[in-house]
Amino acid sequence: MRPPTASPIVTKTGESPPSAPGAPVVLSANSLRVRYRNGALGILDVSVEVKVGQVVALFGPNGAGKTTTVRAISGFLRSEGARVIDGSVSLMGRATTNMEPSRTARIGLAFVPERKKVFASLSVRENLEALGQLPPRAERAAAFQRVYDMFPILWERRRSQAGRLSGGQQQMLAIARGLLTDPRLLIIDEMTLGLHHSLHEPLFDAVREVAAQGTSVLLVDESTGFALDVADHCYLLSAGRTRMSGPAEEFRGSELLAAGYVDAE
Ligand SMILES: Nc1ncnc2c1ncn2[C@@H]1O[C@H](COP(=O)(O)OP(=O)(O)OP(=O)(O)O)[C@@H](O)[C@H]1O
Repeated sequence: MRPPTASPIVTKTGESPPSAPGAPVVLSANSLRVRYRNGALGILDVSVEVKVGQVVALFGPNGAGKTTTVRAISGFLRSEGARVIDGSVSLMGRATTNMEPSRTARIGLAFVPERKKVFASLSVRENLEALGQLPPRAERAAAFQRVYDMFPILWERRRSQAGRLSGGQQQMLAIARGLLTDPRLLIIDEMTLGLHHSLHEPLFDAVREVAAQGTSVLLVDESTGFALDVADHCYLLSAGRTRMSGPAEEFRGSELLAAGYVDAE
């Protein structure tokens, strides 16, 4: 494997991703209602759509249902003993409601969870190799090269234990793991939570690059300033429902966002 290059990486199609309005839909989640094992409703009515090449941001106060929504979409609700009890999810036009994560992964979804992002005792390289669905052997070297090109620090630290990386580097590693499978949709929950402010911009830059290469991104992040800069489209959740959705420009002056997501039911 050669060290990272500065050369631009080719998109999946070899062309720029189509602009969003008429672009094909990658994810469609409609009127989702989720119940946890203890009977609590995690979300009551949430709809989210992501098109090819888009970065979509989900905002909302604590407990609004952002994590529940992305778990419902990715299939990781099951590990929390929860299920979608109403509404539907489709990925790349295929019905995936309550589908297990290994199957949503095969359809082209990669999920970077809020917690437990990396194996702390394994090296950076081993973390990448420990992926359940590594690309076929013939494509593996190119896939590793692609993520090392995006995050050169991971190449430099490829023999370091992941647990010894900084929080920002661990987040990069988690994103790199997601990207190894060349997904159609990358979902990142709380990308910058707990990270020093100086790390926010490089991570958002990486998101922008991921989308430019043709992988759509659905992002949950409290760093609304950067998220609005990078996102094409946004959703604001409140008390388990979609309160507002629209292009990022419409959110910039939003009183609801500015008011710190007040739950004004
Ligand atoms: N494992 C669980 N069991 C039961 N209820 C849960 C569970 N996880 C979340 N909930 C409930 O689901 C609702 C939505 O929580 P969720 O974590 O999705 O919100 P969030 O917007 O991601 O908030 P935060 O930013 O605090 O993570 C809350 O009422 C929460 O108490």
